[in-house]
Amino acid sequence: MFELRLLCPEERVEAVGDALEALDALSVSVEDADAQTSAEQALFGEPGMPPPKEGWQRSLVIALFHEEAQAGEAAQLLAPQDFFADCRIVGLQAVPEQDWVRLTQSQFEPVQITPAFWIVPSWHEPPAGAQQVIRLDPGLAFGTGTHPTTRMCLRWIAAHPPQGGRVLDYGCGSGILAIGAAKHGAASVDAVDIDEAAVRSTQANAEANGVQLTAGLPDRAHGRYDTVLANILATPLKVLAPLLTAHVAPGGALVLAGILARQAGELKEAYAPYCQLEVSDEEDGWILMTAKL
Ligand SMILES: C[S@@+](CC[C@H](N)C(=O)[O-])C[C@H]1O[C@@H](n2cnc3c(N)ncnc32)[C@H](O)[C@@H]1O
Repeated sequence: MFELRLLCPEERVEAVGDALEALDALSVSVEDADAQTSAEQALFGEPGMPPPKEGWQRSLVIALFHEEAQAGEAAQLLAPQDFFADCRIVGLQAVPEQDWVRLTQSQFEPVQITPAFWIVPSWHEPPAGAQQVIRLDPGLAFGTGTHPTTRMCLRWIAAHPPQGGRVLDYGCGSGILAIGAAKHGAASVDAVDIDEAAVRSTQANAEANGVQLTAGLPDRAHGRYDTVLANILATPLKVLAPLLTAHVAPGGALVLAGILARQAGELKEAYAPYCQLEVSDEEDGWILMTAKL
């Protein structure tokens, strides 16, 4: 493999990236050329949302090619283009052989929810003292336990085990909350998502964890549940207020995440006709809001 490295201003990143893909690059990635320096720029979006910009003020665009000749040709073809005006080629080099699987795996360590409750990738042994373990590998669906919103929901489940209850995980992603609820004694768990890939991922992860649940599109949710968990984002959570609260049994619990601390007021207001939401946990600027119905 060979990589072609280009330095581009933010406004050229999209055009240069499209051109590299048209020139048969196997992949194109973009990094902050000033990363790890005092000029580094933070650039991130809310989970599930696209980042607010295509690139950084000074972006390092890296294109991967099978052959050195393809990378060289791409460099020659790009250089005279108008859209390449403020860009320059900063390198063309062979990519050293790496054990990519091991490299990726090394980035995912077991995640502690409580001293007894852990999320553990399949290539790790559970830590000593782990009594409840969810085995989960990173995949396409959101929910590996590394995001604060997921961790807060799992902490809540550990502190309020849904023993013998009926649980709904609305926006299940990888199914991590549904599996966590099943492992904490729920009698039955329904997990739903608008994304079919998430539904498939939930089914596969439930099987790998030896737990029984029903996964499907949102219309699979039916009736009342003792616990309704929804880690989505503030805007859909506000729209879903009548639907989610209608699924909570009298005396049941509603647990909402995906909410930034500054959004607490608007969520309370949206849910006020149905229940009284309270902030019950906070981590890294994200909050968990819960209510008893
Ligand atoms: C932030 S992820 C949460 C995943 C997992 N429950 C967790 O806590 O890590 C949000 C999930 O909600 C799903 N989602 C977004 N809007 C939805 C909606 N209106 N109805 C159902 N699911 C939705 C997304 O497809 C995504 O899988």
